[in-house]
Amino acid sequence: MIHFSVILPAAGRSTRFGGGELKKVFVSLLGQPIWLHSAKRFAARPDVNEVVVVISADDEPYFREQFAEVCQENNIRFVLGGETRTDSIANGIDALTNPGDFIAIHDAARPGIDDAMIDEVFSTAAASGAAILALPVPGTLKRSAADGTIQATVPREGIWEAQTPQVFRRALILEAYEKFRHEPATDDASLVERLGHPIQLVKGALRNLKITTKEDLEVAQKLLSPEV
Ligand SMILES: Nc1ccn([C@@H]2O[C@H](COP(=O)(O)OP(=O)(O)OP(=O)(O)O)[C@@H](O)[C@H]2O)c(=O)n1
Ligand SMILES: C[C@](O)(CO)[C@H](O)COP(=O)(O)O
Repeated sequence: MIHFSVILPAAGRSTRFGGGELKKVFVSLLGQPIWLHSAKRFAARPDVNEVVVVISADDEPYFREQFAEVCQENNIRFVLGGETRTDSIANGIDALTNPGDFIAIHDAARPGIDDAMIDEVFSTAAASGAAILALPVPGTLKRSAADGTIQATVPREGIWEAQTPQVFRRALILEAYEKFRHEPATDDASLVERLGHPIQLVKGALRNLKITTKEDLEVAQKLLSPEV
């Protein structure tokens, strides 16, 4: 069996989510904290041999108090993150003790991932070396001018919005982070692209949305509620 190590970046500041003492990844959704939805799902898979969640140092006391038991029960470890998402994931990679053939990186702020999507992106990565979930952009795209008016309409053919998991052969992601971890990037595929290795796009789903704002939380509650 091919094994996957999973890194869950959860060390962001939740700025766009707005105030409140809790970071968004610890806010409850359908009865459990947002981060636990995906963490438990990955940890339960026989092809996942390691799950590392990356938290901010500020959150460590809270995390230890609230989640030590569930982490032990589910064999989830945590490590401290960094200033940028890339720093956090680099710390997650460094913390792997039993790295699998592939490394999967999934935003802890995406609770709606399901096993069908994981199966698809894992198998595609296993066949090609690199794959990410993404959604073709459905609407019409506009580029704005400095004064807020429309500068141009951007053709949407071939335009996708990246999601996660982003899954890479271990040597590939290690090389990308070794070479480019200090360059700005908002996702991991951006770093691997710089190596020139092809990355397969695998269609994700609306339910795999990233919880960025409080409105996203309301949408997720509707999208992810069990069918009545
Ligand atoms: N330094 C960082 C920044 C982000 N993340 C994680 O990367 C995922 C996607 O980031 P985003 O949605 O932007 O989260 P925040 O950075 O918290 O959001 P904001 O930009 O609104 O502060 C989240 O699970 C977030 O916790 C991280 O681990 N370390
Ligand atoms: C990785 C990602 O979720 C793909 O869309 C996105 O780039 C994360 O960006 P953020 O600014 O850290 O939310």
